[in-house]
Amino acid sequence: MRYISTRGAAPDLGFAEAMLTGLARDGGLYVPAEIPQMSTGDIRALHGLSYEETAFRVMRPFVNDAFADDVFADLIAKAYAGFGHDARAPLVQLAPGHFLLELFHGPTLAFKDFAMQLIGQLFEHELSRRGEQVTIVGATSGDTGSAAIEAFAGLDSVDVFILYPHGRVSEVQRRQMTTPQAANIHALAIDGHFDDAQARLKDMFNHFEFRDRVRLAGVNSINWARVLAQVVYYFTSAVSLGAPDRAVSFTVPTGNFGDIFAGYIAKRMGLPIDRLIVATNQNDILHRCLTSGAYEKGEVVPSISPSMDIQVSSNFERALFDAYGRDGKAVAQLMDELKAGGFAVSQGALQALREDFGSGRVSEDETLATIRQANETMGELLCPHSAVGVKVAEDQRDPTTPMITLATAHPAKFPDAVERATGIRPPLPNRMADLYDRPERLTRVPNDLAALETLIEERRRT
Ligand SMILES: Cc1ncc(COP(=O)(O)O)c(C=O)c1O
Ligand SMILES: N[C@@H](CCOP(=O)(O)O)C(=O)O
Repeated sequence: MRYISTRGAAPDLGFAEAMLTGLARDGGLYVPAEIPQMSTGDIRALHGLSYEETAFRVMRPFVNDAFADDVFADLIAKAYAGFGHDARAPLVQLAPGHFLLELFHGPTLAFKDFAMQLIGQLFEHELSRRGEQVTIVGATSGDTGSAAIEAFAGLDSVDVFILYPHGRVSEVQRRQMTTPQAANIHALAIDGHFDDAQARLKDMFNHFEFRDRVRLAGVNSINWARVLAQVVYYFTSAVSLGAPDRAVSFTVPTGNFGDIFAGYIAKRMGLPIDRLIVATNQNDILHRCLTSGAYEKGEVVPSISPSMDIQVSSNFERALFDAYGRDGKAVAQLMDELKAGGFAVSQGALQALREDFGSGRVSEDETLATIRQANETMGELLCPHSAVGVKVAEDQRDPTTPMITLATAHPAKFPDAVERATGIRPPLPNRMADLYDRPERLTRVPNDLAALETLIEERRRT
């Protein structure tokens, strides 16, 4: 399997190289040159398998010979061993025909653990095999950063710098990033919002002298391996509801478009998915684009679902690449226009996008009302991101097809919003009950590329 850039002007790479490279050198994102297919027989054969066995079968064709079968199976087993639920991603029924896929049983209580725990294993194995070291820089609105820190803390082969928007993440998220004491971990609070952090990260990748000198690597969903690991739970959940003999739909709380893009890949592989619905908060660039065709940057507005306070949605570029018939030049042109504020999606591409994706937007009041109602009627405490998904799913679902809404974080990560809606302050799991007592370690940084690069060069050990 080879990986090609969405902008068509970077060398194609194998799986391991694409994973360690992060952003393509033409500024694009790596995608598989072709999508492996799973037949109905292959999908039916997933019935009764463990999460890990399904993960192996779904991901194997994308990984090819980068890892031997026994090694890959072993790394998958290690990745999910620390999850707090035997099913890893359990499905609970919310209402007749509406199910919640709980993706928050990993070590940092958000869906990011599914990919990050695995790529932590893959990076460590591959880097020690090569005798190489890398500098990981990540941009986070809260969950990617804590998951990356958990997955990479203490590893000799990596230094990790996480940029998070100062004052715009929940206290639990911040403490998950600032309390680990490992010498290879650096939490950097940037003056700005998530889009600033993500833009500076991409600037670093596009500054080749710096990138090559520090051997820059990325663990945001820029990294194809992140998206791939997230494809798996679309299969496990759909199969448990009767796929391939019954189609299902998904509603996905969306910010950077990585999670829902994983669902799109599952569909392209042959999983019978009827609708993939993007659910956004008031930072609704994706909903506006799918509705009107105009992809136009707005101001990032802080919300009670802060992990989705994103206006420039990185992985949308991967969807555009397919919608434009895999024309890298056309995508590069759109991304140039985005620098100036936005672009209009062509009619043909918009139609292609709408064939796969629906969308909805949820206000702050609706989010709070959904958390309240889910607690009162179903006894389910939702985090605000999951509530955005549940609201859109309830508004748009077709009663003849089961709907699965992705519950992307544990309610205890966002206790203020949950308490405001329900009067209940969800407790942290026992293993992190002392999170509020642990000492914090962070550095305030300006939204300035040169200053960030200098700090990273000074602090890295690798
Ligand atoms: C809790 C939570 N829900 C939803 C999202 C949206 O996921 P994605 O960026 O993959 O669209 C994120 C992060 O982006 C998140 O942290
Ligand atoms: N919500 C994310 C934003 C970064 O998304 P990623 O999937 O590209 O890593 C976060 O929690 O940081």
